[in-house]
Amino acid sequence: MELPEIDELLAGAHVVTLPLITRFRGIEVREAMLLRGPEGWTEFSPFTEYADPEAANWLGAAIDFGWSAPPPALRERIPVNATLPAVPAAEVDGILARYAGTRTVKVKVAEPGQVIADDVARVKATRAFLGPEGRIRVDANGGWNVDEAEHAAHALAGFDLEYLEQPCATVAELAELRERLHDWQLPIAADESVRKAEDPLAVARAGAADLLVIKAQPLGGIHRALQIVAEAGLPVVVSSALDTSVGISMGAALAAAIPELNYDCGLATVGLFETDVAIDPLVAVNGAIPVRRVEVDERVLADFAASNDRRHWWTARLERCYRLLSELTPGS
Ligand SMILES: O=C(O)CCC(=O)c1ccccc1C(=O)O
Ligand SMILES: [Mg+2]
Repeated sequence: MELPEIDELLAGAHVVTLPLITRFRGIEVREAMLLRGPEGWTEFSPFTEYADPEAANWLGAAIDFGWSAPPPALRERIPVNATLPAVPAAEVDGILARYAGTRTVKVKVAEPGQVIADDVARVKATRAFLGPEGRIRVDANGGWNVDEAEHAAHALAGFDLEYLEQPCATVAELAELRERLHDWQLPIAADESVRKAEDPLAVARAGAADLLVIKAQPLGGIHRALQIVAEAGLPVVVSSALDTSVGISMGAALAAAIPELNYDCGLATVGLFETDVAIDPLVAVNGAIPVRRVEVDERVLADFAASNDRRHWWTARLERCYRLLSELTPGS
């Protein structure tokens, strides 16, 4: 991909700080840089603690979506799951009520400072909310060792889980757990082992996962992610990185282009924002989101503009990531 000039990237850049309805992966506000390319709005929003080499992939994704045409869409709507943060069981109904019509819930588990009983209570409340027809998957973000994951799988066995997402941190641990759970028919999904790995295909090659979680921004964009999906040869779930509606429109375009999509996708996270940037946000309607680009609301850009300090920090970060990308892109 040829890179646009950096001045062109920065000319349309805005940084927003958006409040979340509840704490999610340790944060209460989400910062994002929005850019405007010839194809439309695009998003650069690596989490603030990520180092430049990792964040550079996210910039590659932003440029891919803003400056090149997406692949052909094979569908117009993407069925999605609700995403439930690691909240107390008493808060489950209130959060799930925001995702009307969604038959699948991803429950966050293994939160630092909590115990397995907290996870069981949260999953139990989710099953009660959904009824027997609903689908439940859990995401541990690599928080368990193999024994803890096996124990958790037993403790959660009565709730008919669809799969365990990144129960353990490493590919070797996932492989070991997969063997131990073999007779159970409880599939294992890899997320961090794809998006934070030096080689996103290593986990598939090792036979350590049954399916892959695929995210457009961390994997360097729609086109790169599609290649990874094709080479991995495993079923996939396209998910968000807690993006605004702009990043979600990138995820939806990726999901729309995947030949076989047999799981609900983790693209309903706009529901976790108190305010979103789009005039017409990409929230789930009847359990699905539409595949389309969004227009950004100028008033939200003004009302939720990041402080000058943060805007300068994001500009400097973009410049460093741009330099890294140029070194990797011959002839630019
Ligand atoms: O997949 C979903 O339901 C929502 C996305 C999600 O959980 C997420 C969002 C931001 C960062 C990490 C993760 C994750 O899947 O671990
Ligand atoms: Mg995950």
